[in-house]
Amino acid sequence: MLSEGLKNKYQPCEEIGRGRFGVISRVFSAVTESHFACKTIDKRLLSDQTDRECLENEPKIMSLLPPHPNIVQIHDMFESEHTLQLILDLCQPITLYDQILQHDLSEPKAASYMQQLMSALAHCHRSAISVPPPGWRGTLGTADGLVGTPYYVSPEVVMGRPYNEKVDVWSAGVVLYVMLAGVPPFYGENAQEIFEAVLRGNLRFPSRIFRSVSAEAKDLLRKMICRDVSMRFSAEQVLRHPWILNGGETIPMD
Ligand SMILES: Nc1ncnc2c1ncn2[C@@H]1O[C@H](COP(=O)(O)OP(=O)(O)OP(=O)(O)O)[C@@H](O)[C@H]1O
Repeated sequence: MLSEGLKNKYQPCEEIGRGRFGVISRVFSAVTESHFACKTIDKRLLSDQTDRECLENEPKIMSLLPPHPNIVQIHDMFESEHTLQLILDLCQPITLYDQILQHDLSEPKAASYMQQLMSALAHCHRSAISVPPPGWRGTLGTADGLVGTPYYVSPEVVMGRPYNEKVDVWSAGVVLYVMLAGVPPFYGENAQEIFEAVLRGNLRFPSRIFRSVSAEAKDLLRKMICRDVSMRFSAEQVLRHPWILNGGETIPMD
């Protein structure tokens, strides 16, 4: 339901998704004659301080960032006692997760998605978004500041060491692995086991899954999911890797 503040500007259409804290609907603006996504966040569902900070930061970061073709832009915002509503660019209905489940990702498609993700990430890094405040230390656990989904968290964050923007490249490397393999590189029965697997950091390419994956793709994965932060690629370096430059096509050797 649209709040009073947005009712005059947008006509509500159907619900298109649900997130952890609320609902996403399609809305229509008669002024611009175009459709947008409206993200309605129920503030009462925010159980802890970390959730509250993420919620407060999301619109702030989105509005600070110079526009980029691969980053959803925020167009309007309205806050009431219990809800926060964000008017966003409307994206395609099919998600990357849907495509992974449908085993619908060829290497060229995966390379194209990775190129778009890295271009957006390099843009954020150039704008100094995602660099932590000085002295910030993430630590293992939940109530003490570790933010992120266990599968995608880098070893330095799990260990509670100071970290930099290369944590995002590790996470994107895990996304690429999942795109190509359909399973994450480090797994376990619960968050603790996943973190332990991340810390061991043995990156494997089981042949039954990776038989048809190119050597170039595996080379890039090794450079993104790399425990040594100084050796790990930056987002700009990923964009210059041959697998990305060749669009996931394997170029035959002479
Ligand atoms: N801008 C958008 N355009 C179209 N669909 C969207 C848009 N934003 C979200 N959705 C849909 O709604 C779903 C939930 O999105 P949302 O961002 O609320 O959830 P989330 O990924 O769990 O994030 P959060 O952890 O911030 O709640 C998405 O999976 C997608 O299907």
